[in-house]
Amino acid sequence: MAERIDGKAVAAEVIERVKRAADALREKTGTKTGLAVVIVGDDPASQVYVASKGRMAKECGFHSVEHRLPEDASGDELIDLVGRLNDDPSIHGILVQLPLPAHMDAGRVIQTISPEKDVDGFHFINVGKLGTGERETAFVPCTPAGSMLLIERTIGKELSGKTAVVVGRSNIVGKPMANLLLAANATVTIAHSRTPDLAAVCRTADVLVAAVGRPEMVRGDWIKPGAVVIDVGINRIDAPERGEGKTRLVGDVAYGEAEKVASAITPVPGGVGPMTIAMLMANAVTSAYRAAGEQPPSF
Ligand SMILES: Nc1nc2c(c(=O)[nH]1)N[C@@H](CN(C=O)c1ccc(C(=O)N[C@@H](CCC(=O)O)C(=O)O)cc1)CN2
Repeated sequence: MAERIDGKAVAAEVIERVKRAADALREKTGTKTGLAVVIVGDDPASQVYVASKGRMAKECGFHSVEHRLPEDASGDELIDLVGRLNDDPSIHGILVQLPLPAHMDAGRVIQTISPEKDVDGFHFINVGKLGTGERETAFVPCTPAGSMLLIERTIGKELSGKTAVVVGRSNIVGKPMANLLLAANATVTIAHSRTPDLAAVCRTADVLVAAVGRPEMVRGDWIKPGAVVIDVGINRIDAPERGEGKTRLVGDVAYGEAEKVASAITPVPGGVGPMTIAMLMANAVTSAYRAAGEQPPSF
């Protein structure tokens, strides 16, 4: 049976390091890390994630602020708010929770966040820095950064000679994940819904990252024996076996089948998800260190 990679435990370790880093910075320079989270509308899952971010920021000793805009707010209102947060010296990290309502252009909004405060790592400047290996001053998107940390904890930092397949080509997960694996010297393939014989491509992977957003799409016989499997998917599906109207979370990988073939695998929930929030806190305190002209610790 595969090792179950415990994202909750690793995230808790990262959070402890963030707290110590935030305390040390405050003691040395008087800088209190400031994180602003902006949410537009009433998406229930987003409400939960934003609440956890606020809670975690407070737990880390940050100055934590949350801005809520109504579902029918205009893109310009949101951009004005981002502008004020860009200019606020008590704020080191700004995050606009996604998805935004359909009438807003998320891409346009993200590009108005100052790259130095873009703790999601979604701004073109940070995307470009990651792509060109300029990591010192970049922010790496939180889910890929957290996934990479789980891979490092499982098989080490050096992936020379290993093949990695990322299923999914989103700007938020698939593409940055591929860049991080490449930087670790893996031989990387990005596969997606139009890849012919996706199962065969997945079977070549020593490290398989599933980020497609389709419940349990990756089956046990898609996995190379001994592979490390990172499941980024968080899909809520009906669970009539738990009672009428009940649901449960599953990943993009059929866990019960995959754990019989892989050497290690992240569960859903409790795998990559908690790492996303932990790496956000790490990015926020990193931003505060940079703003104070101090060398940030590595997480
Ligand atoms: N601006 C951003 N928006 C979104 C991001 C992001 O990184 N930046 N990622 C996701 C949502 N997300 C954080 O925002 C997120 C998703 C899931 C989890 C998590 O811990 N999941 C738990 C299960 C939670 C549950 O019970 O529903 C787990 O996997 O164990 C954290 C953060 C989209 N938007």
